Amino acid sequence: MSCQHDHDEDNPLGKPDVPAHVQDAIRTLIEWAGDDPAREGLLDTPKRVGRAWLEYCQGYAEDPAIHLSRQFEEVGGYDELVMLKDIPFQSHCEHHLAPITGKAAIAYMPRDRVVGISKLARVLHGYARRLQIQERLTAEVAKCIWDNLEPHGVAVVIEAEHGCMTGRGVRTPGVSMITSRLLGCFLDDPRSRKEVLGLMGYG
Ligand SMILES: Nc1nc2c(ncn2[C@@H]2O[C@H](COP(=O)(O)OP(=O)(O)OP(=O)(O)O)[C@@H](O)[C@H]2O)c(=O)[nH]1
Ligand SMILES: [Zn+2]
Repeated sequence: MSCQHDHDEDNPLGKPDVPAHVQDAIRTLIEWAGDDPAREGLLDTPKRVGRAWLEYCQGYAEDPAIHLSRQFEEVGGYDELVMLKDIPFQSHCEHHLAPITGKAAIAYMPRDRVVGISKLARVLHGYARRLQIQERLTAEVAKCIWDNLEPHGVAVVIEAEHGCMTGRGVRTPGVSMITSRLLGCFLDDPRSRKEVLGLMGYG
């Protein structure tokens, strides 16, 4: 398929280029779905879709561990758990490329170092902006914090709705999938586990 429909060649906003073969692939998909990629409203769609997928999959361009490299050793004697909850995120499932939309709760029990709290959300997005299954996303976020902060414990719980279950297939909206990964004290010590899950709202 040719690329004769390049309309925004001036690209005044400096948006990323979408290579011809990527645009061709998107035109093929549009055609296969039953529409005409040459009709007016779809002319720029291959470029938009290419750029949208660059954004959805931005995580491939980064190592999320980088967000945990700035650590603070002075924690003023604070030795209780630290948690960020209700962090909204979007990912895409590796089976259907459909959106996974949900929220995460991330907690850790510091040993002697903490990170800026926004960094936990950055780690989540770094792994979410890839093609994922929810189980792996949950495990990757937990492992990244465990490996880089070496805390006493890490707990990650993710609750999400899968577009591949709502807009297609079984077509069952309103269903959430819940996954968890508990490491260290949150796995081994029943009291810590109860506390963290309770604070997350799963007690
Ligand atoms: N465990 C897990 N399954 C997922 C996730 N995202 C999507 N799935 C499931 O992956 C499965 C893929 O099953 P297949 O039978 O290969 O694909 P399919 O024919 O499109 O399946 P249906 O969705 O049931 O129509 C489906 O059951 C999806 O619901 C995820 O993050 N974790
Ligand atoms: Zn899916």
